[in-house]
Amino acid sequence: MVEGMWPIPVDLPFTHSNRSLRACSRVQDMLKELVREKKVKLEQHTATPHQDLITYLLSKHNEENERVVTDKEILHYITLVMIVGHDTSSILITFVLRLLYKNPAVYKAVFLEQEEIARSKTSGEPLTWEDLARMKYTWRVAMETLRIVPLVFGGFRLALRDNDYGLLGIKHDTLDESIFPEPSKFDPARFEDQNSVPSYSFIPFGGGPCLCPGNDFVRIETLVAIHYLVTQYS
Ligand code: HEM
Repeated sequence: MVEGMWPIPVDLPFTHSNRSLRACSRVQDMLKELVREKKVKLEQHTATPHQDLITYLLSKHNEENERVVTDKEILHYITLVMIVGHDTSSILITFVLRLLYKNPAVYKAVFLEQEEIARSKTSGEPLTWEDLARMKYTWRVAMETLRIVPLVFGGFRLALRDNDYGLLGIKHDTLDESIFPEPSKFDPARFEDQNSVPSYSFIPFGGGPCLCPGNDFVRIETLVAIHYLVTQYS
């Protein structure tokens, strides 16, 4: 399904688009059934509105007691979350590992930071929020990885007001030398001082009202994964 997101949308047999459309229709059928099951459970009061995303969206009502989010919108939203919730963080973690392998000095600094945290825990004790807050260098490594390898390399927006362009295009270049000296160098230290990066010149998670809602979750996933990978494997 994901393979067909970027090719030219021509529905011809044996093309990415064609395979993608068929896969998409199978996924939509599965999701429709899932939404139907959740609706029944909600009506029978065997589910609570906050137990999962679909049930939450189904249970949103306005003052006239009408559903706020339609079934079609729920299907689109869940499909979106399934793709952006998985492929993004798994790719980020993969590239962090690749860049650590290629930059032994950075790997050593990450290892020392994570080792210190691991030493402060008893065997099997889980990581806490405080531990994650201490992983500052590791998060800079993740940020630098997102600068070198922007995962979400574009987005589409329709201009709200009439202007010269029907489609709004805003360029932001993570390899701009005036903002990131020696841009091709992998250097997590450039994120030590957040003020050195002008606002909106590096927006891996977007910004404004459409800011990626998964960005805090990505931070947790990435830091926890890197912690266990560098402390338990060499
Ligand atoms: C490294 C990982 C990730 C990156 C770099 C990333 C980046 C982005 C970007 C750039 C946008 C568009 C923001 C905009 O339109 O201005 C976005 C939207 C979104 N992201 Fe993420 N994301 C990541 C992981 C996740 C995860 C793990 C989830 C869910 C668990 C998620 C859920 C979403 C959703 C639902 C939207 C659409 C928000 C909307 O249109 O209002 N993302 N993300």
